[in-house]
Amino acid sequence: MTPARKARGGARKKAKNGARRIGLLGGSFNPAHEGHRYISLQAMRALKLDEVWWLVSPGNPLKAGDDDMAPFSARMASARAMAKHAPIRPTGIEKRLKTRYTVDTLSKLPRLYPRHRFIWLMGSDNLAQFHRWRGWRRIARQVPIAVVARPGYNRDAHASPAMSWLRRFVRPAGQAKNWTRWRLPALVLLRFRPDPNSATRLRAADPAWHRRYAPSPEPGTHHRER
Ligand SMILES: Nc1ncnc2c1ncn2[C@@H]1O[C@H](COP(=O)(O)OP(=O)(O)OP(=O)(O)O)[C@@H](O)[C@H]1O
Ligand SMILES: O=C(O)c1ccc[n+]([C@@H]2O[C@H](COP(=O)([O-])O)[C@@H](O)[C@H]2O)c1
Repeated sequence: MTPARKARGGARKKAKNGARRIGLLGGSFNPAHEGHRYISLQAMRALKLDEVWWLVSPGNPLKAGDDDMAPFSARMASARAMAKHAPIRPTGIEKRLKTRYTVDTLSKLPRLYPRHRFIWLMGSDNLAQFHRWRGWRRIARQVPIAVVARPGYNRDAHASPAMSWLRRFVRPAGQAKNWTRWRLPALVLLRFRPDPNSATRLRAADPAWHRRYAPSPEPGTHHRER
C-alpha cells in the first residue's frame, strides 16, 4: 500500500472510530421527570454513549387530541430543567424538521449528522404498542433499538405483536456496548433498577404543572394591582 493510501485509510478509520455515539429518547415529556434522566444516564453507561438526545415531540401521533398535552414550550422547558448538568441534550429537532413520525425523523438524521451513530431508546410501554407506529419495521432497519424495562409493562411488551417479529433480532445485553457493529434489525433489552416515575402520575398530582414554565409576560402587559 502506498503511504498516501495508508494515510487515507488511517483517516477513514479515525472518522469511524471518532463517531459520536448518541442515544435518542423520543418523548412527549409532559412533563420530563426523574425517570427520563435516570434511564438516560443508565443507558449511557450500558451502551457507552457520548450523549442522549431527548427528542421533545411536537405531538405524538398516537396522542393527537389529548387534552392534557401541555404546550411544546413548557414541555421543552421542563426537559431542559431535568437534563441540567448531565450529558443529555433536549432538542426540538422534530419541530424544526417538521417530522412527527419517528420513521421520518430517523431518515433525516444521518444526512444532518453524518459523523454520529444513533440508537433508539424506549421504555417497554412503547414496545408494547410499537406495532402501531408508522413503519415500525423500517425503524428497526434504520437504527438499533434499546428497550428499557419499565415496571408494569414488561409482560405486555414481551407478548406484543412487534416483539413476535423483533424477538429473532434480540442481542445479549452483555454485548450492548457493541451496538455500532450490529447488523440491523437489532434489539437489546436493558434492565436497570425499575423506576416508577411517570408523567401521568405527575400530571395527576399537579395538572397545572406547565404554568411554572409559562413564558414571563412582556413588560407592561401584567395586571395592575388594585
Ligand atoms: N420510569 C421509566 N422507566 C422506563 N422508561 C421510561 C420511564 N419513564 C419514561 N420512560 C420512557 O421514556 C420515553 C418518553 O416517555 P414519556 O415522555 O412518554 O413519559 P411517560 O412517563 O411515559 O409519560 P406518560 O405517563 O404521559 O405516558 C418513552 O420511551 C418511555 O417509555
Ligand atoms: O412514529 C410513530 O408512529 C409514533 C407513534 C407513537 C409514538 N412515537 C414516538 O414515540 C416517542 C415516545 O412518545 P411518548 O408520547 O410515549 O412519550 C416519541 O418520540 C413519539 O414521537 C412515534
